[in-house]
Amino acid sequence: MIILIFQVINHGISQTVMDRAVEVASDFFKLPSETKQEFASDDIRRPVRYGTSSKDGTRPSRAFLKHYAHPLSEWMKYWPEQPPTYREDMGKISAEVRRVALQLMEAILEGLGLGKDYQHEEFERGLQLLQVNCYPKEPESESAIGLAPHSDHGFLTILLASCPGLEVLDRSSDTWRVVQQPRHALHVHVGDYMEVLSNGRVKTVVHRAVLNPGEARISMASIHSFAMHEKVSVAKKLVDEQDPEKYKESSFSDFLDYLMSNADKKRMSFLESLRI
Ligand SMILES: O=C(O)CCC(=O)C(=O)O
Ligand SMILES: [Fe+2]
Repeated sequence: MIILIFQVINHGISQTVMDRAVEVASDFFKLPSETKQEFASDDIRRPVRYGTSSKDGTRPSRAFLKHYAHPLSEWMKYWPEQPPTYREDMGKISAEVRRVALQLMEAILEGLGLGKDYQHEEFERGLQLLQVNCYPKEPESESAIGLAPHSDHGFLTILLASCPGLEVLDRSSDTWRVVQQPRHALHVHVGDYMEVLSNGRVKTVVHRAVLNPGEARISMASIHSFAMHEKVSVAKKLVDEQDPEKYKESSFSDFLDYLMSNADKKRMSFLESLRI
């Protein structure tokens, strides 16, 4: 079993681009509620979506803004126009992070023995979903979860955060490990589609976010997968008699359908629903 959680430092993204993205995200969440509510929707197929979640039903534990980021020319027109530099600053970081994601993907595919150009076209025209999160400072004497345990649906998630708060599940000891987030580092982990493509050799990473006692926290998760209707399936080279195909094929659109049909049940994760 391969665990893929790591951090990249020599990624070539300037500190200014990273800082501006975090800053503009933080400024977005400081906007008046009415401005943010314009983006509020329960329709998960909307190109931009704002929302908040709360653990105790009163105090929000997380606010989020989700939108697509690739191709930029197609999606940027839906992005917030406030703060005034939102589109420019988020556009820059999105394009840079995507470049890093494609490079990492090639290395991972090579490591799996599939060759770096495996499904190259599909990755090139793949989706990039940006999930921008804002967590309040942890209330005194109360340790609190900002985002419940989950795995991401895509192949690869690249995460940038203003301070620590991310924890990943260590499957061998069933304990949560705190992820250090040095200033210039990008945190990388794999999602459900990497487990599918690798026929289970690589495991999806279960993670959560806890509130930081010292300060409010901004995180930006960039999730990379294939285009909306492109099916992700097990790589045939990784299937043989000992290792039969373990997952059904599915697309991002199937994932959205699953979320909608399963909105209040949440008994089974999407990945579990794909197991053969
Ligand atoms: O805020 C974090 O550290 C994690 C965010 C995350 O897991 C997500 O947006 O999917
Ligand atoms: Fe996540």
